[in-house]
Amino acid sequence: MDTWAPTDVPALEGSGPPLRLHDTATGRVRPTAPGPVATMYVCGITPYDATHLGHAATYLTFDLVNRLWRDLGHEVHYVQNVTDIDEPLLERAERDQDDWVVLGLRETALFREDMEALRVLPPRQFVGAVESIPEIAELVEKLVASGAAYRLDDPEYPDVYHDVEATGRFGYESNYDLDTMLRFSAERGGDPDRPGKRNPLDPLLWRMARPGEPSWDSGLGRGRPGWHVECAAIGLNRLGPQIDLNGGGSDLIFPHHECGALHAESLTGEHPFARHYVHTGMIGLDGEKMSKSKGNLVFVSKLRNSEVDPNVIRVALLDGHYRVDRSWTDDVHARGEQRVARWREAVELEAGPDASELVTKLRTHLADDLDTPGALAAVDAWAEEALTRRGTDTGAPQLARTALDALLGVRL
Ligand SMILES: Nc1ncnc2c1ncn2[C@@H]1O[C@H](COS(=O)(=O)NC(=O)[C@@H](N)CS)[C@@H](O)[C@H]1O
Ligand SMILES: [Zn+2]
Repeated sequence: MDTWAPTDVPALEGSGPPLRLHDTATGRVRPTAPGPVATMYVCGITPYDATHLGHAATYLTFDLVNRLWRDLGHEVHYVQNVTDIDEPLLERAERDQDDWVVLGLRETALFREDMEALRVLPPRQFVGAVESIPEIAELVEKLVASGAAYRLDDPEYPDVYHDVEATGRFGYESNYDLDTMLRFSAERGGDPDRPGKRNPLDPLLWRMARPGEPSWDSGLGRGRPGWHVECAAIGLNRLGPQIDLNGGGSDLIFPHHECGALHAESLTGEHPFARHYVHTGMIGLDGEKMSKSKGNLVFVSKLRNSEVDPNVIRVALLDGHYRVDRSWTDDVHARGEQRVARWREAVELEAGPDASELVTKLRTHLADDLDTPGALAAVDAWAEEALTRRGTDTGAPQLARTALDALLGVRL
């Protein structure tokens, strides 16, 4: 499916320190070390209730990674999926008497619009699960042939599962204990209690057709893919057996990215699938996690329709550190408004204090595990100085404007 429209990134002189990011698998902030082409797979939306501020915060985080790698001279091969077939989507379509395909298309179109408005750089490939079913089925057939996957001996629905023992490393990505894994598996789409599985945590690879459910023909028989294998197939087939970054919100740590790594590494024998597993904290509303089930969603499109400047949404969401669970509140929103107004005033001056120091600070803070609070404070300081003590450098306002755009995606 089509990706969204690109936005230009202005060139910025010089370059900063290597980007260091927290990696869930090792539990450490470590330097990323991509080759000339950095490879990044960030999980996309399940297209309903798009685009809420939780989605936006997560995609803005990986947009900063994209911008920083480019600032360091790398090309970025960015791939993102759309889970346009899955239980939650079918349930929502059922609830709203909607056609699940139409719902998916409508919400994906709104998501693209919101990403463009927020000036998130588009992935090179934006790939739906449905259009990928042939390649997903092919991957599952290979896993069955290798013995890593097995059919349940359930005569009615002989679904295909992946044996979590296949790589001997299951659990290295999340480092969760068994109880936590079982709880999250049950809460997030898994079926740990299904009788006949070798291990309760074995993830579903292929669900045989059920009456009333969409299904597709394949060498495995008529059915549809499991959730995790969609991302493994889409990522592997476009980015290769080892990638620089696999990203998403912290609710994807387990089972989603753990099982994705199992599928990929079972198939390729290469470990780790991703050199960095990067996860964002959850955005809440006034202290409650913002989630579809809670229905306490704030939508990017609603804010945009009430004339909120997308720069304000970006700055407000970047005010907290990406790994911290935090809330969208009226204060956070107001702070974003004030900041953008102040910064705009400063970059519109004829002259200001030298901004090369600001560029260095922005690069240094952002390279330090995306320390956006530090980065935004550095901009505040420069803007204050420009607006109070003025300055004589006539190139400074433009340099500041260019740095804000290239590194933070804020275009004033
Ligand atoms: N409240 C939230 N705060 C931050 N990120 C969130 C929040 N809710 C969802 N996300 C993130 O937004 C992305 C899309 O979420 S989603 O629409 O539920 N879709 C999925 O998780 C799957 N389609 C991934 S393959 C995921 O990375 C998820 O972790
Ligand atoms: Zn995914």
